[in-house]
Amino acid sequence: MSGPRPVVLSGPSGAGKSTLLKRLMKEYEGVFGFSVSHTTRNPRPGEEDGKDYHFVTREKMQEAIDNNELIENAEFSGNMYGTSKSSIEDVQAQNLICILDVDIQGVRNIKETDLNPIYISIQPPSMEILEQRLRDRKTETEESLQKRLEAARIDMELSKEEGVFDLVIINDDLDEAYEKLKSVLIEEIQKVQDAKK
Ligand SMILES: Nc1nc2c(ncn2[C@@H]2O[C@H](COP(=O)(O)OP(=O)(O)O)[C@@H](O)[C@H]2O)c(=O)[nH]1
Ligand SMILES: Nc1ncnc2c1ncn2[C@@H]1O[C@H](COP(=O)(O)OP(=O)(O)O)[C@@H](O)[C@H]1O
Repeated sequence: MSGPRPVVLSGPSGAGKSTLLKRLMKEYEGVFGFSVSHTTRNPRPGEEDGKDYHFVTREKMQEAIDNNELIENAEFSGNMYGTSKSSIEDVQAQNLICILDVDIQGVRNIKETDLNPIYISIQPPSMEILEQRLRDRKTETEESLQKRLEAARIDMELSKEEGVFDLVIINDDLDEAYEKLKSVLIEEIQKVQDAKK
């Protein structure tokens, strides 16, 4: 089926991916659909099973991997994450732009598939600001915060590599970052909106 091109958002934990994509999905209701990943991490307050993630045990995750249900999976900060084929198909069946939020390993693995998404990296202005935002978010223990910062250093290095991303957005001022994100997606957005007419 040739629907709209999916969009992969990647970048360090705390860079602002969820904030930006939630804003996008709110402004363009009925245009985007989120690919709900599987994860073994615990839900945060306010997160809903089946909406933010499918929260599963390691056993369940391994079962999904063994049954070939995932297009990619990775270990991040001590937890497993993965994208199921059905999470993407559910969105594409509705002719929506499928948004995936995956780490840099996910980006590499998705490049080996035939998904053909637009790859966008969201980056923080600096490590210091990233750390401050993660602390202010109050979702992490000191241990998981340190693991995320270590992963962020690696992500920031790898994302500089030529040709990995179609666009790198530095999320300094939120409104500016959001406008940049919108402008790169506006063609696909318009296609979906036209198809609805
Ligand atoms: N490879 C891969 N990474 C994922 C997937 N879902 C989420 N992630 C990444 O896992 C990392 C941690 O996500 P999360 O625990 O929600 O923390 P947060 O990014 O700090 O909000 C982020 O870099 C996500 O982009 C997935 O299905 N596959
Ligand atoms: N441009 C920005 N300026 C200040 N704070 C921001 C900005 N973008 C995001 N934040 C805040 O930083 C934290 C991390 O953002 P979040 O969207 O959860 O990141 P990610 O999904 O990439 O882990 C959140 O508390 C969010 O409100």
